[in-house]
Amino acid sequence: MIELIEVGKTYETKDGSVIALENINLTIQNGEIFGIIGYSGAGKSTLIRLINLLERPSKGRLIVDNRDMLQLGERELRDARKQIGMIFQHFNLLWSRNVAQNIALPLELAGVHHKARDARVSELLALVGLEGRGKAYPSQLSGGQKQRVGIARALASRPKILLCDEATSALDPKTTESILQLLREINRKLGITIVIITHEMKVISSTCHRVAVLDKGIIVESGAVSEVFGHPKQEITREFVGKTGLPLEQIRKPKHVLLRAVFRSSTAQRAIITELARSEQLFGRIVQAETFGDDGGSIVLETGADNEAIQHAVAALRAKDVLIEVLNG
Ligand SMILES: Nc1ncnc2c1ncn2[C@@H]1O[C@H](COP(=O)(O)OP(=O)(O)OP(=O)(O)O)[C@@H](O)[C@H]1O
Repeated sequence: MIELIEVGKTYETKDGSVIALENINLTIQNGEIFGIIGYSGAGKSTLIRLINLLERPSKGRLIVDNRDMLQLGERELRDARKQIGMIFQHFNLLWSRNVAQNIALPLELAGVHHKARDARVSELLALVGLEGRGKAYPSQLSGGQKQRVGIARALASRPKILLCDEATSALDPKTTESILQLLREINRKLGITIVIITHEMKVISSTCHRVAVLDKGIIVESGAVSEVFGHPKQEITREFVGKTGLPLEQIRKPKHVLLRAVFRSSTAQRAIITELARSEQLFGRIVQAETFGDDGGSIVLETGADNEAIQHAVAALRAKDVLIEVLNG
């Protein structure tokens, strides 16, 4: 069970404080598919990133499976995070690795023996409907297939919770439905709790058991999907119902470049961040961080730096033997 108790998040920026979330109270039961819907800027990303502590709340408590996440030491937190997988809008795959190698990455960094790894990868390929595609590279796959690889990779360490951050927003309607169908199957077969954030009503209505409507950092309505959308109490919920099927999010954030770096120790992780910050003023926010094994892991950084600066920093890090890739741009 995931419990957020009076959780708030305020970002301090050079232009002042930004209140992203205010007094969130939310309980997500084991085994359910829970949706969080809201317009751009409502606080959806912040909320889902609080669940695996990619963001730390400014106030309140977070309890996951009876563990008070904000009280955990570093090692306990790493263990707790292994129970939480995450998938993303832009898939976050390593382009230089084939499908099987992408899926195996968390296992490899956790030190799982190659035979056990191969066996697990075969199981996962079958689970996500990609049998026989293990040797393909991400560039040879469709968007839907890339997201299937993302799902397989997120499930490699057998997490109990899967967080989906706008996981179908880059896909066409037919592919969206096939990925949602896969998520429903995974939830049914494996009993995994799934949390979906989206701005698309149809994602919620076809897939989620319960939903929370988020507006300007506040949950304005929540409950069973049929209840919330069948008898909407708030104007914003009525808007979502009225516009079923339409992409509501008109205003997107400016495009930023995403860089993914894989590291084998926390010292290497610090070196990567320091290098990015120091050498080229690339400093950006960490949009994803995963830990694998004791000390290894990967981070995805979002940066608004120009192309030349990015290429320069990437070359500098590669010279230091850091596995780093530009994910978009
Ligand atoms: N790292 C940050 N620093 C400062 N402000 C932030 C940061 N991240 C988010 N915000 C602000 O917090 C608010 C909520 O943002 P958040 O990204 O959580 O919303 P969202 O509903 O996911 O929207 P979107 O779909 O556009 O990402 C916004 O006002 C946003 O500008």
